[in-house]
Amino acid sequence: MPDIRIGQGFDVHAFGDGDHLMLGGVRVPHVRGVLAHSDGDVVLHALCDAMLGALALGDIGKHFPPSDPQWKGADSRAFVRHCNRLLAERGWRVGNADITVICERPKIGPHADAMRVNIAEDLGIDVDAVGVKATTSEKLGFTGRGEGIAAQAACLLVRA
Ligand SMILES: Nc1ccn([C@@H]2O[C@H](COP(=O)(O)O)[C@@H](O)[C@H]2O)c(=O)n1
Ligand SMILES: C[C@@]1(CO)OP(=O)(O)OP(=O)(O)OC[C@H]1O
Repeated sequence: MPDIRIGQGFDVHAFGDGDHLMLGGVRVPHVRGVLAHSDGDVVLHALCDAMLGALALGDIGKHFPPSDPQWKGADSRAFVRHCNRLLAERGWRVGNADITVICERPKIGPHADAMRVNIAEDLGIDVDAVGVKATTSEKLGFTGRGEGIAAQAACLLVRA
């Protein structure tokens, strides 16, 4: 068994009615909300899939099925903490994680450090080991048309 593992994740949510988005556990004011079973936090969902994928443990929908009413409106930080426990039980921890949010609006930059703090806290790692950044898609595609928001994540696991 190698001493490092790599994982990647991707998530999308369509915009819907609402006045804020939950992103990296931060309440970001916006002219839309998202359609989702949980709080619809694409940043944390992509991160969970990266963590699970690194150990081939399936995906977020396997661990927190959208058909299960207990996850309705759920705080996605609880998903991250659960995934982190699964890694710890197997002798792994996140070495570093890097996340990219893709949307035209809202601007992510002003909120990125608060997201990094939340994620580092939930993973029990240094904030310098968590990157959160953003890009538009130059007005192309569903994000460019302002129909939704996407995030991708990568993480490296190291032996705990
Ligand atoms: N939702 C977003 C999108 C982008 N940013 C920041 O703007 C920079 C330029 O974005 P481009 O897509 O034009 O390359 C990007 O590097 C981010 O710093 C943002 O904060 N929120
Ligand atoms: C997070 C879960 C929880 O039921 O539901 P959603 O909030 O709809 O989010 P999605 O990214 O579609 O992942 C599936 C589910 O695990």
